[in-house]
Amino acid sequence: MTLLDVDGLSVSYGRRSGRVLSDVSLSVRPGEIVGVVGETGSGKTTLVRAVVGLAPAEAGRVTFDGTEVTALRGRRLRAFRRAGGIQLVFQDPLRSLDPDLTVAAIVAEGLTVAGGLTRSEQAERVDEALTRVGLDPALGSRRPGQISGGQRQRVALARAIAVRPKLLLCDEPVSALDASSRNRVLLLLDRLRRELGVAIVMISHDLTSLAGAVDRVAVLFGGRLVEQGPVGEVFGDPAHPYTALLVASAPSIGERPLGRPAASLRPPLDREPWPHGDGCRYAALCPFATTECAVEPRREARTGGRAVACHHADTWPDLVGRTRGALT
Ligand SMILES: Nc1ncnc2c1ncn2[C@@H]1O[C@H](COP(=O)(O)OP(=O)(O)OP(=O)(O)O)[C@@H](O)[C@H]1O
Repeated sequence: MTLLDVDGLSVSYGRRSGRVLSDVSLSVRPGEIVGVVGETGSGKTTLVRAVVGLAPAEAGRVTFDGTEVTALRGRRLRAFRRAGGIQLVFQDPLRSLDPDLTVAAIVAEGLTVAGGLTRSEQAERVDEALTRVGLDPALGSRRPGQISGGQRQRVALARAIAVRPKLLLCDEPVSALDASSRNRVLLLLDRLRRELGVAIVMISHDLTSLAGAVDRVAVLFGGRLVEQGPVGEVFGDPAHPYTALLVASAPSIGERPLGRPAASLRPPLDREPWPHGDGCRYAALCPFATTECAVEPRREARTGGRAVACHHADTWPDLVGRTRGALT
């Protein structure tokens, strides 16, 4: 069963920005953690915004739990958001949490918006949410400036789960944290999905955080998904040259057996400038690109749970002298 289905989604903020997302397809099942990785400006936040109807879909569809979000407008869209089935969690809780409110009032925000609970029921749900994220409900009387960064991120999560959502969209949830708080929050996300059955989409530019935390991963480059699949397979045996470069540049994911793998995945310095076309966004940077890459992007080819959008997925590994699977 699919909880969230993003199908051929394209987003543009207007003529000047061009297409920020092109033909993105991604699905998330209940209780699953899916990572979206990509460099700055690749469209990660836009994807999250489009899922809740905050960024304009130029083409394609987003369906959540049977509701086509991209078809909702005005009052129906606001009602969908108020119902709270999808909750957003941002990178920097100090900026996303109102500094003047107490922690308890912050955690109650979504409950107030959704309505339907008495004050004492609300207070009970706030205490329950704080306990679930590992915070003492006594912290409820403090303000965001009076607790630590790790605690603030837990408060943001408590606020999100208090309304009992089916999906959490976490935009760089651990990037602002030190290594030990980061691990604790990642473990907490895993516990929440097991205990509550909530699905999580986790956006990050950091492969290391995603590697141990997600079930599946999707790799974005220039607004297109270049590859997706089970995280062990995608990071262990990248099928797209861009994923391979990301993996090779993230030393903590494992020792590379290729000598200087990152260098072998970059185009030679003397290569002619690549012509601009409608093709693969990575072609200009790809040492394996041919004319067809520049002209027409390869649509994602699927085998089992994996998908890759590269004309040369089967041949480029030979060119760097490895067989598929050598990066594991
Ligand atoms: N409201 C907007 N209006 C116009 N352009 C926008 C808007 N929001 C984002 N963009 C542009 O869309 C592109 C993708 O931005 P987005 O924030 O989705 O990327 P990102 O991968 O999340 O980046 P980062 O990791 O830096 O947050 C960027 O070129 C950005 O300048």
